[in-house]
Amino acid sequence: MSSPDQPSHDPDPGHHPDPDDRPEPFGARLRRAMDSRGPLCVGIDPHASLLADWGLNDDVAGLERFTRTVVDALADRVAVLKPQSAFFERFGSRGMAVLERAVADARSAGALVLTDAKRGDIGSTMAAYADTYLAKGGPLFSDAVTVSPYLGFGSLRPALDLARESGCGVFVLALTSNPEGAEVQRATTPGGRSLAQVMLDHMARENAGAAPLGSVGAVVGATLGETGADLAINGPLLAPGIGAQGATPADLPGVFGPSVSNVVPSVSRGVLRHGPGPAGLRTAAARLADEVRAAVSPA
Ligand SMILES: O=C(O)c1cc(=O)[nH]c(=O)n1[C@@H]1O[C@H](COP(=O)(O)O)[C@@H](O)[C@H]1O
Repeated sequence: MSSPDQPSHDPDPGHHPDPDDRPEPFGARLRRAMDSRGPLCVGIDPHASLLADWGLNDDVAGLERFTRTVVDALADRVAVLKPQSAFFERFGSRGMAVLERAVADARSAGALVLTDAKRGDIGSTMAAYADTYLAKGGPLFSDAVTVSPYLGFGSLRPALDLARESGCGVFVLALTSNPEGAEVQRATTPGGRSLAQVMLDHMARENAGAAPLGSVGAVVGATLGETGADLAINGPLLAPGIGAQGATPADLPGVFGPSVSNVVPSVSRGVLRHGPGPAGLRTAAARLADEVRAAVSPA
């Protein structure tokens, strides 16, 4: 098994052609990348404060330089890169052009790209979002995208269907890492289940029968402690909140219990603050990957 301190021996673990010419499902591609590169996701979140720390201006040129540095340093070794769309949208169309390029370059370098856009709208509008991120040839065609189910899980149907057709994944917010999320996500439905559990149960149905891993993931914060939720959705569990939000890899078993083997811990500032040198970024990612491995490996 290689780790983020070395390039993966497989130059392109995420993108193997299927002999039948059908796209290989995202869940299978992700499992392979997790096995060969370790399960870490590094977020590309070009905060204005990070641009300043890196000696860059808070402008499109600074954004471009920051993003290219992260992609060049890490796309050949971490399983997943997660650009946060908000930090690119902030710069308008020129920022979005930087994001488009980063998504394409990171995918060519072998990382799976999860574009963090947290889209959620009525189904007919959702279909347009799906075209953006999940249609082959779409401007931000990514391996996966984050979505919010809180307009009703069924509103996500156009994204779920297009993702399946394109061999892509969809990561659905379930229990978010921020403290404010609980008032919505932990509210109980008339059936007595939490709203988050209702969403997780939908995800489990989407992933039923998939092997080795379904392509519909849940987002569950690493900051939450024991959730009380049933996280056995047969899909990946994206766990943001490690680093700047206070969680550590050692928290993962307590949050995820027996589902910890499906966890993709996600870290943005906790890695990015070790730039601008590529070596610092790589060392930080490698150290985190080691800590994750130690925390989630069976004793
Ligand atoms: O979907 C996400 O990635 C996400 C979900 C969540 O519950 N909490 C959360 O922090 N995130 C994102 O994960 C990143 C966290 O960044 P750091 O706190 O710097 O590691 C940000 O881009 C957030 O938008």
